[in-house]
Amino acid sequence: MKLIIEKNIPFIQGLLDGMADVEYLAPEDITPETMRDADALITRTRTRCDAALLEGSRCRFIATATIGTDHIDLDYCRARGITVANAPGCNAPAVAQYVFASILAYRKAFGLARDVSDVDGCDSRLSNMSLAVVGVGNVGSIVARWGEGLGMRVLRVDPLRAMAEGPAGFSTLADAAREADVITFHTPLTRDGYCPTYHMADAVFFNTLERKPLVINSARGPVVDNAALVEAIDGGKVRAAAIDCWEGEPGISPALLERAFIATPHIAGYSREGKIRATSMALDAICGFFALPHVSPLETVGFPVPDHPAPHEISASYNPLADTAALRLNPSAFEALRNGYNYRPEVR
Ligand SMILES: NC(=O)c1ccc[n+]([C@@H]2O[C@H](COP(=O)([O-])OP(=O)(O)OC[C@H]3O[C@@H](n4cnc5c(N)ncnc54)[C@H](O)[C@@H]3O)[C@@H](O)[C@H]2O)c1
Ligand SMILES: O=C(O)[C@H](O)[C@H](O)COP(=O)(O)O
Repeated sequence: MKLIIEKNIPFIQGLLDGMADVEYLAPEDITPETMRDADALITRTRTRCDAALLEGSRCRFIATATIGTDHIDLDYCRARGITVANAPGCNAPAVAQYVFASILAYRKAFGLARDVSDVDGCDSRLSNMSLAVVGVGNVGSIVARWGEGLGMRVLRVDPLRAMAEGPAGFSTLADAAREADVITFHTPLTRDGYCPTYHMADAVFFNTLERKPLVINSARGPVVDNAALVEAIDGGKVRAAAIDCWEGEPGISPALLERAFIATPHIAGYSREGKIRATSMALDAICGFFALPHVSPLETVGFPVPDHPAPHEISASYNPLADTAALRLNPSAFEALRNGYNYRPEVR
């Protein structure tokens, strides 16, 4: 069996080498030619897995060591009998850490702490703020729980869940626009079906904002219309933006980079634990599919998610302004900053 593994996936080197003919390739080397005689691929978000890559390949199985699957043409894979596995929830606690570290940094920088003793944003709850969580799945559920634990008024916006579970407990995007001080996106990127998310935050949405919120996008770049966000910041509808996922990344908008309060190179999920879980889930999936002896990363981690870590623990665990400074200094190093990232520990 020939297996291609994207070479920037950590904690996987060598583990499958005795069981398959393994090639570790950079994303740009995962091509129709290298895939032609491959039976399986373990990938990240940087390889588009579609007909252009897979037509004529004998690939039967793809594992992506990521939560997102928008880089994979799932319909095509289904039609071709290619099984796809992802890593649900693997790095969700890291994204929650990113979101709250961003909110705390914003609150401090914009003078929104409640009183003088609170100016470092570290010793008080966030009970003077309302938080809209758009997309309440693996990531959004943790974000909503931590928000409530920190005293915020939380609006859960998830029309798909509201349709399946009933509207009680859910708000609408219009409610969020009216009432939220912070709006954070945690949806997949979808272009069709019920409530597609492509450009769900567009000029029309930004014009309805009433509370000059902080807008956070750590979901997928095109969920937010980046040009419209620049205009909304310039026009005073949005007070600040924290952007981890960008339209067109790695070739990101210089205008948005200049204006974003926090600007990071798609590393919200880059915790050490998240990467170990992602690799572990990909290994479980491929070993299960091909009935190989089970292997795991040398280091293992569980899934402990604190109920609501204290603000000072969150701020001490991660400083998004340091990642922002690095990206601003060298925006063309977007991909290099990701590939060389020093995976941070999750907050406990
Ligand atoms: N920046 C990063 O490093 C990073 C890390 C992890 C995940 N992500 C991304 O974050 C997003 C969320 O991940 P997840 O694991 O929570 O996904 P998930 O599938 O568990 O949850 C997504 C939720 O979004 C909801 N949703 C779908 N369309 C919606 C709409 N129009 N409006 C509101 N809600 C909608 C779904 O019903 C679901 O509950 C994904 O896009 C994922 O790729 C980014
Ligand atoms: O979908 C995900 O899990 C995240 O966006 C993830 O952090 C992306 O990981 P990468 O493709 O860079 O390994």
